[in-house]
Amino acid sequence: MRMVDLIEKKRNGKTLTEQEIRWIIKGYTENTIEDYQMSALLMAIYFQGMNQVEASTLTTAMVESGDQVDLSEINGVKVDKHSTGGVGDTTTIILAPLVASVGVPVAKMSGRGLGHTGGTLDKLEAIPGFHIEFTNEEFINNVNEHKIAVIGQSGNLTPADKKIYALRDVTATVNSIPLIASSIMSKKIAAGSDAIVLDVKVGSGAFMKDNEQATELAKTMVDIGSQVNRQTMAVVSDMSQPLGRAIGNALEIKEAINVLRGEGPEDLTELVLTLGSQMVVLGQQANDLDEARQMLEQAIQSGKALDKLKEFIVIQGGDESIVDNPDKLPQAKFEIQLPAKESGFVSEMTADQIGVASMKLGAGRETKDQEINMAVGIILNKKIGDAVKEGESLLTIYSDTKDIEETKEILYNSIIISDKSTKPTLIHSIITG
Ligand SMILES: O=P(O)(O)O[C@H]1O[C@H](CO)[C@@H](O)[C@H]1O
Ligand SMILES: O=c1cc[nH]c(=O)[nH]1
Ligand SMILES: [K+]
Repeated sequence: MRMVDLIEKKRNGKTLTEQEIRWIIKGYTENTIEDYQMSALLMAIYFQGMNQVEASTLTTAMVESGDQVDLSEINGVKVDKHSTGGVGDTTTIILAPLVASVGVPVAKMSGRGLGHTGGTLDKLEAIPGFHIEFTNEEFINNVNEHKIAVIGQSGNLTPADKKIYALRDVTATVNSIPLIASSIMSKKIAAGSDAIVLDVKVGSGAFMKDNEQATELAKTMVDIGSQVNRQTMAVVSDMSQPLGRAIGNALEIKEAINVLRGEGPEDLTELVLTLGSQMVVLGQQANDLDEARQMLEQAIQSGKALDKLKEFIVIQGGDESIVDNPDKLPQAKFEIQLPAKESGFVSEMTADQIGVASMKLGAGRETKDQEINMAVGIILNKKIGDAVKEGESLLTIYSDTKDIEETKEILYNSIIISDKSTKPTLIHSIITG
């Protein structure tokens, strides 16, 4: 087989066979296929797409490129969750301890920031001492004893995805349905859970900008999961504005604590309860979604969920006293307001640009190895649908420098004020296998 022939085949819109896909993934993982040829193939896939069989085969080949975690020794239905990525997506930090607190074993593999989106692992590391590297054995023990563990893509799990993900980030090939689907699903399958809840984001802050694309992505991933006998479902949720109010690592940890105290923003709380109910039913701890939701609301009210967050932080090496004293989290030097230039209603918030603004403050990486500033970020004082008066603060910028004119400019350009507006729908659809 020759890579050049396979690139040509895909470029011309033909279907790759199982044997060809496996040969490509093996060769790229073992460095016998070079980045330049893989880049060309990724671009051909970007334009020509893949059918469902190709996408499933690609996923399986990526799973088999490395180790797989065997969670079969743990009792119960192990549940994982994954977001396709967004701005201010604090969900996992709330959801994982919440669901674990009602008895669902949560075995979760998370990622770092990609493009304009923040990364759950980066946010968790804002907690002093917190780490996400565990051996398979430690991962299994934590899920067994504490019902919760969150790990990075460490060791030899899906090495093919690790290489392809990094290459896509720098070759403008991130926004491709088969490439996103295989990337996410290969990690979920390799991490060993029985059931998978996907949060597929749609809107300006997501990789999928419209509902049709997001639904197709959701269906592709659910089909891949079903084919390998993992119970998989997807919630298509709004990312036309940042989720919740906090964007930035330590700021989002603080927001997560607030939600677990029952004092969080409405949209973030609602999304957590929607995804959480699905996880509790899949994890067979409740008979239906209503019962599951009641259990979760009760866990928040009683403080059980907050206690689980503390336990989670302790087993991952972190300082749990930040839960009762969030001021112990990294703090930015300056708080700067962004006053509205006119009165009206906030009608648009270009979420990806707000993500870029937060990255420019230092909350995200502009280059691969850049260090992140955990303290900086943005708190939204207004969201779409809110009335605003001229001079009133649209948002608060947490920065370590006062020299932020460029960031302010980006933020002003990404918030539109009109004479009327409506709140976006939070949950667009639910896709099951
Ligand atoms: O793992 P969750 O929290 O679902 O989030 C996903 O979205 C982020 C990338 O935008 C990464 O953190 C990835 O893992
Ligand atoms: O391709 C993608 C996009 C988001 N998250 C992933 O893990 N992979
Ligand atoms: K948030």
